Amino acid sequence: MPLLDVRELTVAYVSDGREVEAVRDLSFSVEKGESLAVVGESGSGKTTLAMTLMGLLPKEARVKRGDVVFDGVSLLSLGKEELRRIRWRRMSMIFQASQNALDPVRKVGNQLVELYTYHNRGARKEEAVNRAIETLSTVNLAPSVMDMYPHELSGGMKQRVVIAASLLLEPELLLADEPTTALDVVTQAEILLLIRKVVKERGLTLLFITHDVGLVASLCDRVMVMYGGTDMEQGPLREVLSRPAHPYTERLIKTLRGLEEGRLELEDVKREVTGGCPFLSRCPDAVDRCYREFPSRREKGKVEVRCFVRGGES
Ligand SMILES: Nc1ncnc2c1ncn2[C@@H]1O[C@H](COP(=O)(O)OP(=O)(O)OP(=O)(O)O)[C@@H](O)[C@H]1O
Repeated sequence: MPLLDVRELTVAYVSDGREVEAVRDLSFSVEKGESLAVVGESGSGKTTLAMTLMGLLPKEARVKRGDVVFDGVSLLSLGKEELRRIRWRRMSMIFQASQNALDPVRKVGNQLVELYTYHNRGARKEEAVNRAIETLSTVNLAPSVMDMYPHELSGGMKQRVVIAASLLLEPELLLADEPTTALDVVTQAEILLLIRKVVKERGLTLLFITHDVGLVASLCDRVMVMYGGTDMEQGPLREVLSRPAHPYTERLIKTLRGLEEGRLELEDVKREVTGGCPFLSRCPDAVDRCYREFPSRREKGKVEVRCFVRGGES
């Protein structure tokens, strides 16, 4: 049984009376101990997915269809209190430190101690302090950081504190949503190494969300490429990187190589579209069927791809 199983998930936002499906018919699963990269450009629904998994969707969002099953339990059927027992304790999230993940007016130590005691009712303060210091040392931070305010820390140190917070309650599943985006290249590499180390040492299951497929090559076993809120392609990371099946994945990888060689992204195919495949307006390979139908998932070797043309169905 997979540790996390997302089935045909559709999540919509309602704003100004209009409904936008940010996640659409999304299905994937993650086995215990596996690392999955979720890759997609801005607006592809990555953060909406993470917030759905954590039960932290804003009130204008609604799960329309599907299910999220964690260790055999449907998270969408749980009440607030039951969810609280899973969130942070069994499944936690590394936010971007730059996005107010830390309270600027409270010392790091107080924030970690409060997180620990909130989830371990009845725990003594001494136990919480010891656990916080121990977790800081896992992310290579000295005990003195307990007495510091977030503004006294560098960007990389702040991100380490955020990682420590996510590890504090010893979860099994770690979600990381663009954890290195606001950092310089050197610090970014340090944080990735740190995440790799803790995941390996603790045997954690990882879901690493990023817009940068190049970032995850050495970190993840599998990849899911998202576009328009849905899973366009998923499979073993090496396989997908070396032989992308979906035209969108192909473009993502070309862009990556292009950027490395100092070239710009390929021109978009401009096309007016109302239904069919989410990638239609940008797809160089589209055929008639792509205008009419939402592509179902097809197996192609070890990879699953949503494409009539590349999935061998057109
Ligand atoms: N609170 C909201 N209200 C209305 N629409 C929203 C809201 N949050 C996100 N959306 C819309 O949902 C879609 C997916 O957004 P989401 O933030 O999940 O994508 P993302 O891949 O994480 O992008 P980014 O990397 O830019 O954060 C976008 O079209 C976005 O405009």
